[in-house]
Amino acid sequence: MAQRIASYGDYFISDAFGTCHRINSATMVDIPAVLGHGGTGYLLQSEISAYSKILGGAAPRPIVAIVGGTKVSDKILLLEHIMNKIDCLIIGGALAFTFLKAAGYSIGNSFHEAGQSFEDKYCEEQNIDELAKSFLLTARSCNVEILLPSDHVCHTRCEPTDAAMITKDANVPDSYMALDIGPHTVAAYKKCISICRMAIWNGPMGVFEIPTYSTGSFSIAKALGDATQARGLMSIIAGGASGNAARLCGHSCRVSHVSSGGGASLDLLEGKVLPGIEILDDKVN
Ligand SMILES: Nc1ncnc2c1ncn2[C@@H]1O[C@H](COP(=O)(O)OP(=O)(O)OP(=O)(O)O)[C@@H](O)[C@H]1O
Ligand SMILES: O=C(O)[C@H](O)COP(=O)(O)O
Repeated sequence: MAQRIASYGDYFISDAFGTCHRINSATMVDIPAVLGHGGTGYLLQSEISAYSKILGGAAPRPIVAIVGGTKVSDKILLLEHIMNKIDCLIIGGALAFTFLKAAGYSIGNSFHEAGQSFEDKYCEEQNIDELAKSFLLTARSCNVEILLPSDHVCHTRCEPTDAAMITKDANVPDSYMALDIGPHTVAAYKKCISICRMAIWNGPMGVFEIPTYSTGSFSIAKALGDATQARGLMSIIAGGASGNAARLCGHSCRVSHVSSGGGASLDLLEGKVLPGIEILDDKVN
């Protein structure tokens, strides 16, 4: 396919930082390989120069990674690799339900990938439940503190309501779906952020596009903005949806960097060279 697409042009300019970590990408890696060259676009240049500043020196500890959103199988593999680079891991959004299920909680009709199998980037068959369980054990052995939601904002359908239900613990009742983190969870997550010196956030805490379920994500964005302004927290908001959530509530301009790529940023934090950048010949430093 790369051969065919490459035949339509003479130059390749890459501007998709968000997919630069994808190793099997025909667009990001194979087209410049076929053409024998590749250049960086403006967005990619600004991401590379922001990250060279942020990750150029020793990262200040403690570091918290805050992850949410929906891409469970994607994120779980990336997170395993940064275990020895972080001190705390805050999990929210739909991602939390695969882990809560693995830990024995009831999750009602919440979005999750539990019970599913998928192929990882090396084309090996992985079972998400096993992966979630072993992930929690790995975190414990690396002394990474894991924070999972202790309450949720729920409804029977993913739609606006004035009557959302807040659970009293981490269990989600049958026929309900959890659509945002609850108030106790927000307080615990803010407390964790308040003791860290670096924070990277990828993936919203709830369905922030619907105002009823936006409080969790907006509170995280505010906590990151406040800590950055007040005491110089090194803060990164990474990923299209998380960036949009921070922009919607007005805190995106108060953090150190808003990046267009969530997975790509986690890979950079791990210290990896991203395949979609490595293949280019005019990378900026
Ligand atoms: N509890 C939940 N149930 C269902 N969907 C959720 C839940 N929490 C978050 N989401 C959804 O997750 C989506 C974003 O997930 P994703 O993993 O794509 O985030 P991202 O990495 O920041 O975004 P992008 O892929 O755009 O870079 C949002 O549209 C949000 O509505
Ligand atoms: O590769 C992808 O799935 C997206 O374009 C980037 O998504 P992420 O920000 O969730 O990694």
